[in-house]
Amino acid sequence: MTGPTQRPGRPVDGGRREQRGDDRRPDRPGGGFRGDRPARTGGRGGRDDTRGGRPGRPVRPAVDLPRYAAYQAVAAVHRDDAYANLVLPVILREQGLTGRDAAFATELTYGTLRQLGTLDTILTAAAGRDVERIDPPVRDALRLGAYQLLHTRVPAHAAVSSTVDLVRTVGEGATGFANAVLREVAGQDLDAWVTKLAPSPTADPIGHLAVTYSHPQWIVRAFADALDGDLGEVTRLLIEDNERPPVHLCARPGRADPVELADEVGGAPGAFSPYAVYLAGGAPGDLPALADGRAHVQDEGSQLVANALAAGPLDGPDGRWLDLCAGPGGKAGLLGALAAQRGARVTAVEVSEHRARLVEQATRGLPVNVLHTDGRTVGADPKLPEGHFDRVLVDAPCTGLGSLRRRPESRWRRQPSDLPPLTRLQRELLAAALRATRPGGLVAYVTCSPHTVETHVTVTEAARRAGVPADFVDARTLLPSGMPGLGDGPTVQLWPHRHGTDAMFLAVLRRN
Ligand SMILES: C[S@@+](CC[C@H](N)C(=O)[O-])C[C@H]1O[C@@H](n2cnc3c(N)ncnc32)[C@H](O)[C@@H]1O
Repeated sequence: MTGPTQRPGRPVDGGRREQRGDDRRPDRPGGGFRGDRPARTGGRGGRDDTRGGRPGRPVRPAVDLPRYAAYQAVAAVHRDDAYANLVLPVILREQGLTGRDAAFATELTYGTLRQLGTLDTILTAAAGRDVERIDPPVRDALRLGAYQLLHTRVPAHAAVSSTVDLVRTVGEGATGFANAVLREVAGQDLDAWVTKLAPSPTADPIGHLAVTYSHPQWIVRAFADALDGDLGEVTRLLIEDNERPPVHLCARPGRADPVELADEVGGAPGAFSPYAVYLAGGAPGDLPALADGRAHVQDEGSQLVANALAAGPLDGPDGRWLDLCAGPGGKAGLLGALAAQRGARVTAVEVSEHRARLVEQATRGLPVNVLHTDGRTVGADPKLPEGHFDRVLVDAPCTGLGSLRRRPESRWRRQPSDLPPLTRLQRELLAAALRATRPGGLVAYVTCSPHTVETHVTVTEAARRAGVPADFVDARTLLPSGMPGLGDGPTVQLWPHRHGTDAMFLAVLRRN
């Protein structure tokens, strides 16, 4: 294939911007833009970014601010291993972007990061060289440009010219190349590109889904494994992963009524969790219910698995609850509210100091003691005696493959090599949880991943090796009756495409 360096073509803006010869690099993105701000332009249409220069004077290249903010965020993710959900709000604030401009920057950032695999496949074909061989700033600008061309209603000429403006700012001397690559990308729509570049669905179904729905192959394979090879379901899941996730609130039991809270925030009561409220659109912002501790933001699936632990029938005492992996405190918040209603007390363990502090904030006013320690010290730490607790939650650290909707970059950052150390830790934490539980008490093992190595394999292995006798409780009986798609038990796997929740896994064990 001929690359655009050999075949530059006519720039879509007639070369006007090419002739300015005013390449300028701003401060490194993420290091702020103070003192060297790009000319302020907003909006997403094809407006003339060069206006503002007086007739007869050299025209200063302008960078469209929402697109530049998205570029900064995407570049920080790739260059600094930043998290988009943390870095983008800082950039938006720094650039003073609000309202539609902030929404556009967010859509570009999250969309580009989610679609990265497919965009890179297309850019490789359009550039005639592997994207890995393109200068990183230019590569990220091209990804943003290709996303606009293939996934948004931004007119092609505006997507191309604004990206060329961006490249002029971030990647000296590459404007002709960028222009030619994007013209090539714009020559076909997304479906045509995917039809051309994805492997055949019959010869290589996993490779086909990976390119079509922008996921790494090993993750598609893991999903197929967990869904018994049903590729129709896998497809629905991959599509969900590429959508903007809904925001759910948890109306804390005893503090808020979900129907009243739904009215208050203009949302709707959840379909499954008795505490869930679906927020209509956007971010929760500064809702009074969050500020005064009546509710917290929490995926409905997380509410269901925490509630399942509290719902399990128990003979004997029921006042000592343990959350062995508590940070940042979502499930501890719900368990604490339930414990308050039932005269119980929660010990919340978290190994990271920062996250232990977040648990303290999340559970203020609730009967929760936060312990900053390693959950595996059960039996060695006098505050974590063996055979002491009635209900124990292990919400284990995991790959997070069940919440890819929420962390757009994580599917590309996670590697299969993450699994062995994580599963070892999961087994050790679950074994510690079993030791911490009194005979007759309950343990809920939870992951936000459907990967069978982190779910079934971990539970079976930990139960076998712990040396603590325990039996499975059918977790389906601890979820709302009539909830569809829960499988054959005794464990439960929730799914975004079936339940609208994150893909939470739940196993419940009773210690003998
Ligand atoms: C999946 S998150 C828990 C989420 C939390 N339950 C919630 O609902 O907000 C796992 C947590 O376990 C913590 N962790 C990791 N290793 C640990 C250990 N050995 N002991 C205790 N906590 C640990 C991590 O720092 C992380 O905060």
